[in-house]
Amino acid sequence: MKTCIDSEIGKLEGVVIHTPGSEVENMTPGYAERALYSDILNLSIALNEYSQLVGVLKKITQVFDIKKMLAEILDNRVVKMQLLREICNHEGIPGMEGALAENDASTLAGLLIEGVILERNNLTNYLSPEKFLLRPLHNLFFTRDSAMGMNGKMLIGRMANPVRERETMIMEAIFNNHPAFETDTLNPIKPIHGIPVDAKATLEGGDFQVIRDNIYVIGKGVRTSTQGIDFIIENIKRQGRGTHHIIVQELPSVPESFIHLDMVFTCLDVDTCMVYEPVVYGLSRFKTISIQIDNGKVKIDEQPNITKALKKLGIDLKPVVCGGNEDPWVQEREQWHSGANFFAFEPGKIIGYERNVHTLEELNKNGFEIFRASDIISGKVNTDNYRKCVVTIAGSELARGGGGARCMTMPVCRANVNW
Ligand SMILES: NC(=O)NCCC[C@H](N)C(=O)O
Repeated sequence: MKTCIDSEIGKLEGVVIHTPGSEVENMTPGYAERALYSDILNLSIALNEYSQLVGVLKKITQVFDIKKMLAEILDNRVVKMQLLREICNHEGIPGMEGALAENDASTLAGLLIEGVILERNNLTNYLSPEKFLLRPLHNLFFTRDSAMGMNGKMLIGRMANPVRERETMIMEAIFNNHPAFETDTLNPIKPIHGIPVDAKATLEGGDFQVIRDNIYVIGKGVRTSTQGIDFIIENIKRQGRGTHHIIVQELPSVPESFIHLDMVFTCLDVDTCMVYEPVVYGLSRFKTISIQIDNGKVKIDEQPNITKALKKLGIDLKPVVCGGNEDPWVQEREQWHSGANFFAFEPGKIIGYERNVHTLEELNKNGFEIFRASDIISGKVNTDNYRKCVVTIAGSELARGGGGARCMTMPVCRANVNW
């Protein structure tokens, strides 16, 4: 499949997911914060909820599974040794690649995701407070963040936290080597010759949205830095073709539910978006900056907010308010549990958590029919028969990991949108 992401809403043709495994339970409460969770999770409940998401995705598109694809590329010895060397050097255990390589491909894929226990075979290891030599990838099921489709390329993330860095190495290896994909990767740690990258450059997929082929909205906050966005600008400048626009939305640094742009703003349809009102329109004034790149020349100015900035570019989105218009407490409660984090699988057809009832009611008032995942999976409801709908999945446990439906999906190809 050729990767092709020119919008947030075009009909989904392929999506990358990861079914949570033991890595989500491999932590104690004391480690939850370092693992970037708001709480410790129960895997069996999380899996039950997750099966609703995957069940729906399988009904509507081609689904690619990271663990399976990783095992497949690890069957190639050159790819295996290259990836292991990169991981071991990066994680401060150079020389361990030989021992790890002795595992068969599928066991090794499991170890790289679920973690490798530290053997207490010398004094340093015996006294170490760490349980793992290679730590589990607790957040891999949030596939959105470690790589992102940018038109015909896959942009590899540069994670703000070390606990997620191995995810980017795995994704780059998959996109570069798995026969299922035809793409070019763009990686801030391996920039194209001549493109400067600041050491402070960070970039995560939750902050990155392709609105139209030449319009991007990017969140700038605790996960994506100005230097990370400058890397994107430099790459666009280098392409030198036509005019591109980047709208940058500053995000609050606390609480952790504002980590990414997609926790406060997601696109739902050609004319509708979901917003967490206090951050996107509130008086607190988190800046919205518009950047125009025109044949290599960069022009920057400030805009009142994302939707006004998009309107100037010919995209007129009506905001639906997360939590509804009535009560700021309700808005805050639902935003906390990913109430603004919707994943569009077609224009006007979206997936989100069923727990955020006020947000769903607001969507319903705006013409979205509401269906349970189970009705889609069983075939009782066919979304083709509706112009606008929201498919709801359970999310009591998954939401504690800190994300919703958009965070758990990495689209690799979408059809063109009829704007
Ligand atoms: N796009 C997203 O907002 N992803 C959610 C990531 C949650 C994960 N626990 C993290 O903090 O990175």
